[in-house]
Amino acid sequence: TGSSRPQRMLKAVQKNATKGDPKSVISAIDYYCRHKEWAMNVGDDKGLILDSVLTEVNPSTALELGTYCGYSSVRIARLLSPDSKLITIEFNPAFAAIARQIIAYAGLQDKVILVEGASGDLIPKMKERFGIKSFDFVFLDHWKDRYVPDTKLLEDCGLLKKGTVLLADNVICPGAPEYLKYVRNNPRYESRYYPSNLEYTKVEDGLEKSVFLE
Ligand SMILES: O=C(NCc1cccc(CNc2ccc3[nH]ncc3c2)c1)c1cc(-c2ccc(F)cc2)cc(O)c1O
Ligand SMILES: [Mg+2]
Repeated sequence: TGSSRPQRMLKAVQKNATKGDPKSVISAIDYYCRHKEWAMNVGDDKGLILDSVLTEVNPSTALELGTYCGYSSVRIARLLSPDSKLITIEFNPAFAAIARQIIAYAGLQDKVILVEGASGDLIPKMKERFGIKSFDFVFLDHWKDRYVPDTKLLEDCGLLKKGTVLLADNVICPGAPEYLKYVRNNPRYESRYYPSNLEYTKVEDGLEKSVFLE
């Protein structure tokens, strides 16, 4: 049978990017997805917002829900200080297999811990498995109907601390209306919407940044 979209994305990285150069991996994926074949990476436009929030937070421990092919893992990990870590959770084994290779091609495998499984199962195990006390930064980019239950789970597991920043992709397209209601009407969060567009298109989308206050 033929190749998959993630496999073709990996080939484009191996062909057009320089090994060990995260910037060239990001550019190769953006070029491929803009000119050859769309894919659900956070992309270059929303990626600039992700970069600026990350630079502001400078997290020691970051969590990503929804690795896909590792594009945002590379964007996040390239900006982490030495000794800082990104834990990224991916449910789909085929996506995880490609993501590992793209993260390794960028030379960032020592900063990224990719865990296969469902967020709902893995979040309660974060403390015991990875010695995480709390996260400084969380990027939500997995199934949109999991944003609210997983945010509540992070709260209940004591994995959020005063100042933890949650950044959620796709709050307009495909949309996460319950999540917006949850964080915007909640005294424990200070939320702000960053307008942008759906990756590689002119369709409106954006990121919601929510700071945990308690
Ligand atoms: O739906 C989206 N992404 C999530 C997603 C989607 C599929 C599979 C997975 C499997 N990975 C997975 C699942 C559950 C999980 N639990 N814990 C980890 C974990 C990991 C994840 C998405 C869609 C569009 C989009 C599509 C079409 C369109 F027209 C406009 C926009 C744009 C995006 O930027 C998107 O992010
Ligand atoms: Mg997304």
